[in-house]
Amino acid sequence: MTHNKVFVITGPTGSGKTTVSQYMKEHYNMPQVITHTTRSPRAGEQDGVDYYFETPASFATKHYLEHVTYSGNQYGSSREGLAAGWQRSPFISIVLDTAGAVTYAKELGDQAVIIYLEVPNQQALLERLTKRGDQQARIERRVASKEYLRDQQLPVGLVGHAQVIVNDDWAQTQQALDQLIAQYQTDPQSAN
Ligand SMILES: Nc1nc2c(ncn2[C@@H]2O[C@H](COP(=O)(O)OP(=O)(O)O)[C@@H](O)[C@H]2O)c(=O)[nH]1
Ligand SMILES: Nc1ncnc2c1ncn2[C@@H]1O[C@H](COP(=O)(O)OP(=O)(O)O)[C@@H](O)[C@H]1O
Repeated sequence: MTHNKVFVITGPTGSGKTTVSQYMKEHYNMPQVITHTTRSPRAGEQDGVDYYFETPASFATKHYLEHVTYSGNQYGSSREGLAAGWQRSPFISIVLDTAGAVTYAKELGDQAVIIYLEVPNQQALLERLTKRGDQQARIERRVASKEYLRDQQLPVGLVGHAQVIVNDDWAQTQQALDQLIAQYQTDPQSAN
């Protein structure tokens, strides 16, 4: 019986997915599964750390557990990526859009612990993106994408499966994460 879990962090752009994944890495030594994308790197992003940055041609050569188009770019994750993570630790994390999270819930069942992040104040979320350094044109394009609008709401397929965390105040988010992870550390079979 395996106790391996993948914490799937999902939610709209700017909701704090990367921040949460980083927190889990730093405080709980959870390896992050690196996914593949055709989008170009943002300032400071590194190949093999933030993503495997691909061309459309190189993206097409990989085989994926699931892949999506998000705001005009392709993203995908593989079973090999999960296996490599689980070789290092029983608890790993991955950042996915909500379509990917639904696929993980279906394919992996209880092995996938889904965390849906939301920031109810839209203006605050946009300010976070500007502060993060995203170019204005990119923000506008992203916010206008149908995927962004879709990810504002927990998908029906995740209702009852996802832990919803409102990421307004970071201290509260951290507390919610600590409580969730503690459940799995004491009894990995119990939670969900
Ligand atoms: N389904 C799926 N979504 C992914 C994958 N990699 C990244 N994403 C999601 O793609 C969306 C766009 O990511 P990105 O361009 O980095 O912008 P972000 O939303 O600001 O993190 C986010 O919702 C990511 O969680 C993947 O392999 N599969
Ligand atoms: N609770 C919070 N309060 C204020 N700023 C936050 C909070 N959580 C994340 N941020 C900031 O908001 C921005 C977007 O977060 P990020 O983790 O990059 O989101 P995502 O990966 O979902 O797009 C980052 O600059 C991050 O530092």
